[in-house]
Amino acid sequence: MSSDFTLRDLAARVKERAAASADVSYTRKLLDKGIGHCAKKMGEEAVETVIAAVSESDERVASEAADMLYHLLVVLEARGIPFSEVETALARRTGMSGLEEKAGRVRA
Ligand SMILES: N=c1c2ncn([C@@H]3O[C@H](COP(=O)(O)OP(=O)(O)OP(=O)(O)O)[C@@H](O)[C@H]3O)c2ncn1[C@@H]1O[C@H](COP(=O)(O)O)[C@@H](O)[C@H]1O
Repeated sequence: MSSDFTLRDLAARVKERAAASADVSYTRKLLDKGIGHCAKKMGEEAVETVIAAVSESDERVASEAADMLYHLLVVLEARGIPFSEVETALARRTGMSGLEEKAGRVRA
């Protein structure tokens, strides 16, 4: 089964819910705890995705990946980084192999 719902839609939803009250929004609740907490939650979801990838069902991998992407978008929101910046970074890399992109990387 596929869906028309995109990551860009979810990023917009996260931004919208950041303006809600923490009583009704998990997103706002996370943001109120600060970037450290949001980043930690993202890390936990990343680890859960890794564990699912090596030892669990396809459905579990997809579900954990969805959690991880949501928490990544919350981290971007906490940092005030628009999702369009991530899209721009990805777009810049299309048409170039991952090896070329890696070779051209400048460390901050
Ligand atoms: N996509 C998600 C999404 N994915 C995962 N999660 C939540 O992320 C949490 C991660 O799982 P955990 O087991 O770590 O949860 P937990 O132990 O309850 O979390 P903590 O109490 O430790 O924070 C769960 O509570 C999930 O419900 C999400 N919460 C929200 N969204 C999206 O964000 C939108 C806005 O949500 P609200 O801000 O709550 O309105 C929703 O409509 C969804 O589209």
